[in-house]
Amino acid sequence: MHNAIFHIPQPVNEPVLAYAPGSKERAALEAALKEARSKQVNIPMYIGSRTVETDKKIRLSPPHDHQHVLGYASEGDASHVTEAIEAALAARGAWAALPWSERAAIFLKAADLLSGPYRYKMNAATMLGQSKNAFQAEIDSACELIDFLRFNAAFYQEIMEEQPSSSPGVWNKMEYRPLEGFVFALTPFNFTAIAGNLPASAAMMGNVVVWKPSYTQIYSAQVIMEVFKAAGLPDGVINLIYVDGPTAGDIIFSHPDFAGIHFTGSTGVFQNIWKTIGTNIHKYKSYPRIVGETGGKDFVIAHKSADPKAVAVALVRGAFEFQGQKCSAASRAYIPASLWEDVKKFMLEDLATIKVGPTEDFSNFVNAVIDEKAFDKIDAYIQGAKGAEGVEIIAGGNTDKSKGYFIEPTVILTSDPLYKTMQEEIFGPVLTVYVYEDEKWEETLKLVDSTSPYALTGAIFSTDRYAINQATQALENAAGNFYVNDKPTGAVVGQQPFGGGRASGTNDKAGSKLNLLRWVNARTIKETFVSPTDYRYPFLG
Ligand SMILES: NC(=O)c1ccc[n+]([C@@H]2O[C@H](COP(=O)([O-])OP(=O)(O)OC[C@H]3O[C@@H](n4cnc5c(N)ncnc54)[C@H](O)[C@@H]3O)[C@@H](O)[C@H]2O)c1
Ligand SMILES: N[C@@H](CCC=O)C(=O)O
Repeated sequence: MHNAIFHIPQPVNEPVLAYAPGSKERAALEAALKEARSKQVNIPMYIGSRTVETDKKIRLSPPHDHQHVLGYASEGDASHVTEAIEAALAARGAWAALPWSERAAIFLKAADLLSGPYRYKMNAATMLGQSKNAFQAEIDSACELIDFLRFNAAFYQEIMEEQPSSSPGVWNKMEYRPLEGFVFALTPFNFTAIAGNLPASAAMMGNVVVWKPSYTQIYSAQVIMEVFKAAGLPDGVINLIYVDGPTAGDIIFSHPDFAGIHFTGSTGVFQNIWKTIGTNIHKYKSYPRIVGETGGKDFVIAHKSADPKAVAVALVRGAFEFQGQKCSAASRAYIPASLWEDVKKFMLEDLATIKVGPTEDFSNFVNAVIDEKAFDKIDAYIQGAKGAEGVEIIAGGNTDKSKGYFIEPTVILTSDPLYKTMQEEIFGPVLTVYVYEDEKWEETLKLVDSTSPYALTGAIFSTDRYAINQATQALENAAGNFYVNDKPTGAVVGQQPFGGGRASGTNDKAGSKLNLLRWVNARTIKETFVSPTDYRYPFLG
């Protein structure tokens, strides 16, 4: 019972720490890395009030040093999926009945724990487990996750305040109940913040969750769970299991209480999940909410009026930060012939200064790709480009997986705008450039719009306002996040709500009210103060 209407503290974006040599934060992060390196952790699953260990172990290693062992996680099987669903459903009553502001308080506390005492442990886990450099870890596992938690709490309040109007004699109310059942959070390897946000956002809205992260993100997922527990998240609200995807899917998508999926990952996996849910639709008590943010083939198009240096920097950062393993990464570029020599020169100059190596050496801008499967897939695209007609590798092209999964930032130049690396998501440090004739600007806009099935992010560079406006209109449906004179990566919670259309997902905009609305099931309540006592219309006398 609350005897007042509470307000969530006004969120502001978490400041990004710089980790400059000699800074306090640099020393703290280096100490956390050393500590993590010095031991092997044993990571259990979390099911209800239990931490569950099994004999089957998943080995966890830094992608940039795959012989080193950071620890082992216990792998579960079908029985653990069933137990996690049961634990979630058992926790549902008390969790859904807790006042919304109490639930929000838990996640606000988690944000403060991440901002303070857990920041370096969290970032070190992301640097080691996913091979993100200090800056990329800071903007992801510290700032973005903190922002998701704080901004979502504020959006929750806005939702609760949205109430219908009432005629005289009547009071209409809207109640935002959690979904009836449990939510499945199925999360990707590449963003610790996304892995934390997908279960947390649904849970904050009163839902109970079964969370299955990618195996290559388990090392930082464990720290997220530690933070949620330290913040007071009750047992059974989020159940964290390490089970292979199809095994988990078989049980979850056949369960009558399956109420929704919060997914981020590849398009193929999401489309299969959608099909399975469709096939099983008669089995569920309610229509499950399907929220999925998936792949991208993100573009940068420069107009002849663009600043070539700005274009080159956007390409280098947009394509190669975190080894191009961002759904938003610039992976196809369209440059006018009159600018190409300058853009190329600036890009090659920058690339010549980029160092590739482990994350513990802070001077490495590019680190390792996530695992051997990813390495082999990206390498195949690069080797394929080496012999292809009309295609030339103008930077990088070398790969080495002997110690870590290292791939040089690679730039492919093609005369075929439909060459496969212009169309397919590679998810690695590979950028393909197509140079167009300046006068073919309008045709090129059409090409950008129609080349790939995805529509996640895209950027236009120009100093000509007519051209900017023209591109913004022509590419209206080509990107859910559209950038003018900026790289297509690095969306900030509360500033650029994130998500794409077409094959890139349901565009429910992570870190916004739109997303949270998918996790509530509204009930309208009408109360009439003085009930009618006569059925007749006035003219019936
Ligand atoms: N649009 C976005 O906001 C966004 C953000 C991050 C990543 N992504 C996309 O995610 C992909 C990279 O992440 P990933 O490699 O972890 O994706 P993925 O699709 O391989 O895996 C995502 C999750 O699904 C699980 N999974 C895989 N196959 C499954 C199956 N058959 N049944 C059930 N579960 C299954 C995985 O174990 C993991 O937990 C890229 O395509 C990237 O574009 C999109
Ligand atoms: N939101 C991130 C991308 C997340 C996908 O991997 C960005 O805007 O760069």
